[in-house]
Amino acid sequence: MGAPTTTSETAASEVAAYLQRHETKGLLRFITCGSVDDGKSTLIGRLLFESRALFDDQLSALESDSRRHGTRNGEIDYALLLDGLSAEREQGITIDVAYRFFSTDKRKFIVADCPGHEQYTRNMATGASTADVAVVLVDARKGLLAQTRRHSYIASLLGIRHVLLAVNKMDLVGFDFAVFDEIVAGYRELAAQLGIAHVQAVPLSALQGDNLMQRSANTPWYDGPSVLEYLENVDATRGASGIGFRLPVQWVNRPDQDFRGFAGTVAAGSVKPGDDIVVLPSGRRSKVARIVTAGGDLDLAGEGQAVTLTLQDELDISRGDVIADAHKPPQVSDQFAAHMLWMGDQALLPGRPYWLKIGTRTVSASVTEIKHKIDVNTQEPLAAKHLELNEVGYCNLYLDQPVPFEAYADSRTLGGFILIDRQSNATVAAGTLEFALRRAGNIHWQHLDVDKTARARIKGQKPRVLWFTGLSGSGKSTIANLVDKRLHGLGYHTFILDGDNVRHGLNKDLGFTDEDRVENIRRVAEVAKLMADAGLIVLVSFISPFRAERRMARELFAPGEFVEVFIDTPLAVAEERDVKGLYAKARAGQLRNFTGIDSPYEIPEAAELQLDTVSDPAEHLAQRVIDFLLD
Ligand SMILES: Nc1ncnc2c1ncn2[C@@H]1O[C@H](COP(=O)(O)OS(=O)(=O)O)[C@@H](OP(=O)(O)O)[C@H]1O
Ligand SMILES: Nc1ncnc2c1ncn2[C@@H]1O[C@H](COP(=O)(O)OP(=O)(O)O)[C@@H](O)[C@H]1O
Repeated sequence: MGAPTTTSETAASEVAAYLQRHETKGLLRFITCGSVDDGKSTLIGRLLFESRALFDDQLSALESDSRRHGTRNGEIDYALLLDGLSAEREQGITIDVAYRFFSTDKRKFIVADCPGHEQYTRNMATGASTADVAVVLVDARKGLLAQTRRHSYIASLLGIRHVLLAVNKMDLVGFDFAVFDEIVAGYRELAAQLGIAHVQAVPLSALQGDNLMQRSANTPWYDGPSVLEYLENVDATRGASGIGFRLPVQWVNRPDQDFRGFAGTVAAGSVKPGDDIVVLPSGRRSKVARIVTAGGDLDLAGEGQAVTLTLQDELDISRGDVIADAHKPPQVSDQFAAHMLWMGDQALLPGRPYWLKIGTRTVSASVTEIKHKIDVNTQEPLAAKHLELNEVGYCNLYLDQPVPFEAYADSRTLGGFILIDRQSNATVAAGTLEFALRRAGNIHWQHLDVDKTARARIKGQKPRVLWFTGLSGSGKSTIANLVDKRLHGLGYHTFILDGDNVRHGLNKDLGFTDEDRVENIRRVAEVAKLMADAGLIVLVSFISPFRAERRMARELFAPGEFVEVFIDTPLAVAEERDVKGLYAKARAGQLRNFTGIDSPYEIPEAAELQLDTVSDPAEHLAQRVIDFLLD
């Protein structure tokens, strides 16, 4: 175990053999779930310590830390190894995923230490997404807790099929078999519900070391492996998933005219020179010419290997494409049912576009429907209009272009995705694709002979969307009306979509929650698009308070077609005007979610026009819009 003893009497060949073993020995990634109180940090600290993975300087730091902070009378406190940051220590919780490395003669290990605090489900998901085994810690005195269910659920959601149930603190229950047995029976029931196929339960005292490295004499009734034996021997290989060869292209390697290689890591199956392949989503076919690696060409490459393929034909392939077995290709779709764990500080709002990253591909995506959210403590489905931080939802997703994919159960690489906020670039969700929605393939674009250009030409104008945004009472309707009247007078074909009016008909089912506003704007943007397709100049006058939806609206149109007009009126001025008496009501608490009072307005950052209604009269501002349009 640990580093080889490189003393002079160690034969050189033994060292070579050791290094060889070390090079080729397998890697197991696991996560630990449970709280600091359950003894999680002690367990990992001790595993690391006893496998001699610690460097000397870490050790001496540990000893002095133990004297300062330790809770164990100057003895080494293993928990301090993991609760690395002092801020975390002060809170008494571990707040981030800490990755640790250690090795024994048999295996190398990467352990993701996942915090047990209620709020940090997202950290656990981060660790779980790459792990093969979850070590779930339970305090023998407390038994299974809500967090045990939650952690196990998230582990199963992210594809972990092997659980080591560590029933810790057995010393505090007198190594009583009955206590252990009851906890294990309860857990097996839970595991069956969650579809966790393999559970090994170990009666443990992480603190005293019982059944940690070796089996303990204190549990004569237990004949299973110690924690370390289990970790060293568990076969957590996923086995062939049955899907064919898949290579998500990471980059195209084209050093000169003669060489064109497609580099990536084999996500599933294996490949040989001469194999028939198909490139998706384009559907173009060829055969593998060579499998190139830094160490020379290969005759065969399998899952997990990083390679560069060259093909027999010149195909146009770019990053994000998937090269696949032509006889067993993946499905391609743009609509999915998916589970998502929400990690954003702002709630998930259906209809809002996010970036979706799957494999090596990034596309725009939105949630069309949250079917339900799932209580992570009980796995019960609950009705939901949005998802908050740490909530799990089952959703329908719509992508702006079709992507090749696999069900997550078959491939973590081609079935797992993350969502990224388009403003902040923060990762806001981790998700698993379940299946493609059939309707995607059944709806086709109807070709229209008379197109937008033809319709606009006959009207003698260019279609435009003038998008007026601003607070209630800022002056959107007043200015839009003036612009409309003048354009009409000049013979242009126009139409006004006004929030107050559209909300009486098409959108009468919507209120003023964030999610209803997102849907409100999505629908009106689609209507504006139809009107622009009809060749009209459309004036849209909605508060449209969120940048993300204004951007979504903009992206529906050709460059230059969408003109954002920010009616810039300070809240105090709009409130002073209070044309409809709504501000007074909102201030009196009779109207909830009122923009500017208890619902946000996100000021445009790059509007084509910014109109200051304090310094300029409405007529003047309307003329500026006309001048911009007719310029
Ligand atoms: N809670 C709350 N917040 C904001 N506005 C409210 C609210 N309740 C009713 N109203 C009236 O609805 C009009 C705004 O509707 P919009 O469709 O433009 O709003 S949004 O774009 O979906 O935010 C808005 O019209 P304008 O004053 O013309 O902007 C209000 O008259
Ligand atoms: N410069 C200005 N531009 C637009 N409206 C103004 C201006 N100055 C005062 N107002 C008044 O402010 C009010 C704006 O109301 P409205 O146009 O209904 O706003 P919104 O449609 O944004 O809710 C009107 O009563 C209008 O006469």
